[in-house]
Amino acid sequence: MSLGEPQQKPTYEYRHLKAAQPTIGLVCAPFSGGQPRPGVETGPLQLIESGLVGDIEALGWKVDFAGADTLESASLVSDKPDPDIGVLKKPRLVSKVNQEVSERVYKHSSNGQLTVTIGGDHSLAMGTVSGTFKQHPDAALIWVDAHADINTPLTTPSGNLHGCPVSFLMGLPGTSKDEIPEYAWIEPVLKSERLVYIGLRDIDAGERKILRENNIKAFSMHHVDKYGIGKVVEMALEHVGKDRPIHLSFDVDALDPTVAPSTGTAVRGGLTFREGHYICEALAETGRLVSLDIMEINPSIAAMEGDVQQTVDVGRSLIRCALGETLL
Ligand SMILES: NC(=[NH2+])NCCC[C@H](N)C(=O)O
Ligand SMILES: [Mn+2]
Ligand SMILES: [Mn+2]
Repeated sequence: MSLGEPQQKPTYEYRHLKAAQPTIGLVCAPFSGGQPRPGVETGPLQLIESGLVGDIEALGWKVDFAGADTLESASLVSDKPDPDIGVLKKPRLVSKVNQEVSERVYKHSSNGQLTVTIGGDHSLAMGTVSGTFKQHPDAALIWVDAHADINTPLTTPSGNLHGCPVSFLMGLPGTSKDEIPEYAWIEPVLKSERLVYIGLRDIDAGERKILRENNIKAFSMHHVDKYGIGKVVEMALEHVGKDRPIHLSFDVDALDPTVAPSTGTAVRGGLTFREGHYICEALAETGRLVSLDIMEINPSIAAMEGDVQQTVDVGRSLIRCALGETLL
C-alpha cells in the first residue's frame, strides 16, 4: 500500500468470512508440558478473564467457545508415567494433548470458522497447524517468534518439545512414524516453501542447519531492522504465494521483553509493540487468515508489577488486530 492510499477492506474469499455470521472458533489450551516453567497453562484463562470474548464480539464476530476448560487429555495422561524418549521430555503427554487440540481446531475449521487458539506453550502448534491444514491443505504458515522451534528429536539441546513443533509438521528426520510411533498421528502437512519466519534471533546450531538445508525463508530481527516491518511482511506474503489461506502462529516472545515480559524464554532485541501489531493487521487485511495461535504468555513470570497485565493486554490486542480491529 502506498502512502495515502485509502485502506481497502479485504476481499473475503474464505467461507468463514463470507458466512452470514462470521464466527471465531476459540480454543483454550491451558498446557505447559512442552517446556519446564510452570504457569504458562494459566495464560488462556487470564486472556478470557480480562475480556477477550467481548473484544472479539465487539468486532462483529460470533464466538463459538466451549469454555476455558482444561484439556481432557492432559488430565488423562499427566498422572501416568511418561519417561523421556531419547532426550524428549513428557513426550506422550505432549502428543496426546496436541492430538486433542488438532481435533478441536479441525472441527472449528471444517465448520467454516476462523480458529483462534490461546496457549499454553508453543508445542501446541503441532495440534493447531495439523487441525488447520487438514481443512486447508494448501495453507501457508507464518511463524512469528524469537525462536525457530524446528529442532528435531535428534537435534534438540533441551528436550523441550515447545522447541520442536515445526520439525514434526514438516516430517523432518527423527519425526517419522517408525522413529517415534507416539507421534504417528501427525501428518507431515507442511512443505518448506509454505513456511516463513519473522522475528528470529535465538536459533540453535542444529536449527540453523535445518533452515539452510531446507531453504526455509526466515526474516530475523536483522531483516526487520534492515527492511522495516512493512516490507518484511510484504516479502513474506509474496514468498508463500498471494492467495493461500494463512495460519499465523504467534509466540509472544517474538516481541521485545519490554513489550511482553511475562514469557518463559524471553530474548532481548525483539519486535516493538507496533511491529508485532502491524504483522497481525497486515494479515487481517489479506482476508485470508484462517487460523491464529497466541502462545507462551506465562502469568507466573513477572519481574515487575504490571508485567503480567501488560503481557496479557498485548496478547488481547494482537488478537483484535488479527481479527480486523483496524479494518472495521
Ligand atoms: N516456543 C519457544 N519459546 N521455544 C523456545 C525454544 C528454545 C530452544 N531452541 C529449545 O529448543 O529448547
Ligand atoms: Mn519463542
Ligand atoms: Mn515458539
